[in-house]
Amino acid sequence: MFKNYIAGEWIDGVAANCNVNPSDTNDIVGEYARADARQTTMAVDAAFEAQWVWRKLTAEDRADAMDRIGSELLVRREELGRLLSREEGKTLAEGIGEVVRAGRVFKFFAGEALRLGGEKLPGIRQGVEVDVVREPEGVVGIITPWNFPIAIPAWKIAPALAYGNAVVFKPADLVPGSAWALSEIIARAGNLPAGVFNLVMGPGSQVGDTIVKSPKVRAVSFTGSTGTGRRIGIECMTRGAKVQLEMGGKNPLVILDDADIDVAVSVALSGSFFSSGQRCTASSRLIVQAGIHDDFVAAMIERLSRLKVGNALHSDTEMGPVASRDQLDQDIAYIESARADGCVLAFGGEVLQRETPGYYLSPALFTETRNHMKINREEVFGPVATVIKVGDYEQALATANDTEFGLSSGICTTSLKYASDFRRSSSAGMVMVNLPTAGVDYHAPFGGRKGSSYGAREQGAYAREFYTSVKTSYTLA
Ligand SMILES: NC(=O)C1=CN([C@@H]2O[C@H](COP(=O)(O)OP(=O)(O)OC[C@H]3O[C@@H](n4cnc5c(N)ncnc54)[C@H](OP(=O)(O)O)[C@@H]3O)[C@@H](O)[C@H]2O)C=CC1
Ligand SMILES: O=C(O)CCC(=O)C(=O)O
Repeated sequence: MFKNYIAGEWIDGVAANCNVNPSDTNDIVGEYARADARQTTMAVDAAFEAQWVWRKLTAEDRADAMDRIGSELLVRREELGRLLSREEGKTLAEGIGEVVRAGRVFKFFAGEALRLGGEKLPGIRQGVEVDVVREPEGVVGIITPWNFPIAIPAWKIAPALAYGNAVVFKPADLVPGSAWALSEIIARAGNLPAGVFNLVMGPGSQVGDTIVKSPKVRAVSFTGSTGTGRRIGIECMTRGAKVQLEMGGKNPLVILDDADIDVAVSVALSGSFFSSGQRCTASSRLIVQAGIHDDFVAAMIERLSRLKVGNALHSDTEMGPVASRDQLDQDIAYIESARADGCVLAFGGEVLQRETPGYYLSPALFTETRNHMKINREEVFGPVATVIKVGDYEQALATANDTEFGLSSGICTTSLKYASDFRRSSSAGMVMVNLPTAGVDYHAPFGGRKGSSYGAREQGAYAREFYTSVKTSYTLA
C-alpha cells in the first residue's frame, strides 16, 4: 500500500484506492491510501506549523531543494514516464516528455527562489524609506486533475515551495501513482523540514473540500473542470482566501486559404488528438476557410486513417486510450449529440478493440458543424474535433472568439498581416501562429481569459503573483 505523507511521516489511509491501466484494465497499477477529512486537517495543521520554519531558511536552501528534486526527476524520466503512461494512457513518448517537463520546472524555480527581489521607492516624507517585498502566502492547497499527473502538480508545487510556502497536495483520485512517485521524490530528495510538504490522496468531495474550506489554507491553486473550479472559487472568495483556477477550453484553430496545408494538418493533428485530446489546450474547433476546406478535410482523413491507436506503452503507438470509463462514456455521449445535431462524422468516433481490454476510441473528426451547436460550445476532453467552414478571415476571427472560454487559440497562415491581427484580436490568453494550441513552454506564463481561468497566471516568473503577497514597509531612518 502506498501511503499519504503527512507531517513528515508516511501514514495509512482510512480506505484504499486501486488505479487501473486504461490500456489494459486487467492491469492494476497499485493500491494507494485514501485519507478522510480528519487526516486532511492533520496535514493542514502540520503545514501551518512548518511554514514558519521553511520561510526562515535561506533562499539558497530552498533553491538547492528544488534543484535536487528536478535532478532526480530528469534522471528517472524513463521509469516515471512509463508509470505515468501506464496509469493515465498517454503514449510513452508523451509520458517521458511530461516527466522531463516537470524536472525542468523544478530547475527553473530553483533559480527563481534566488531571484525573488523587491523594490525600494523614494518616500514622500523627509527621511522615510519605502520598501516593497514579496512574502510567502503561508499554507497553499494544491488540487490537480488526472490529465497531466506529474507536470501540473510540478508547476504548482515548485513555485509554492520555492517562494517559501508550505503545501498540502491533493492529486486526482484517478492517478495516485504518478502523484505518489513525485511526492516521494519531493519528500526524500527535497529533504524538507517535516510538514512543509504533505501529500493527501483521496476523493475531492472529502479531501479537496476540507482543503478548500480550511481557514489555515491561505491560497488554493486548482486545475480541472469548470463546475468544480467555480465552486472552489466561490468558497475561497467567501472566506477571503486567494484562488487560482485553470479550467476548460474550447480552443479554436483557424486555417486560412493561404496556409501551408502540410503545416496545417500536422498542427491540427497534434493539437486535436495527441494525448487523446485530453488537454485543456486541445484544438477542438478547426475553423477552416472555404478555399482550403475540402483539401484540408481530405488530408486530415488520410492522416487520421494512418494514426496508430493502441496500448500507450507500445513504442509505435501514436495515440493511447482515453483515461477512464467515465471519460469514454462522456466522449461517446458528445459524439452522439453531434450526430443528432446533423454534423457529419467524417472519420472515426468508434470504440476500438485491441489485444488488451482498454478504453480505446478512434479519433473523431466532424464536418458540417456550426459554432452554435453543443459540440462546439462545451469541452469534450477527448479525441474529438470539429470543422467549421467560414468565408473569410473576419468570419474566422469572429467565430474563434465566439465562445465562453478563452484559454488558447491558433492560426495557420502564411500572411504576416493576418497572423499579426490574430495575435492582437484573439480573445484567448495564449495565441499560437503555425503551432498547435496545446503544448506550452515551462518558463512562460500560462493561463486564459473569460471562463477558462481565474486569478493570477501560472508558470514562469509570473507564478510569483499567486504564491507571494506584497508587503510595503515605511521606515523613518
Ligand atoms: N481543463 C482541464 O485541465 C481539465 C478538465 N477536466 C474536465 O472535467 C471533467 C471531469 O473530470 P474530473 O476529474 O472529475 O474533474 P474535477 O474538476 O472534478 O477534478 C479535478 C480535481 O478536483 C478534485 N475535486 C473534485 N471535487 C472537488 C471538491 N468538491 N472540492 C475540491 N476538490 C474537488 C478532484 O478530485 P477527485 O478526482 O479525486 O475526486 C480532482 O483532484 C473531464 O471530463 C473534463 O471535461 C478534467 C481534468 C482537467
Ligand atoms: O498544453 C499544455 O502544454 C498544457 C495543457 C494543460 O495544462 C492541461 O491540459 O491541463
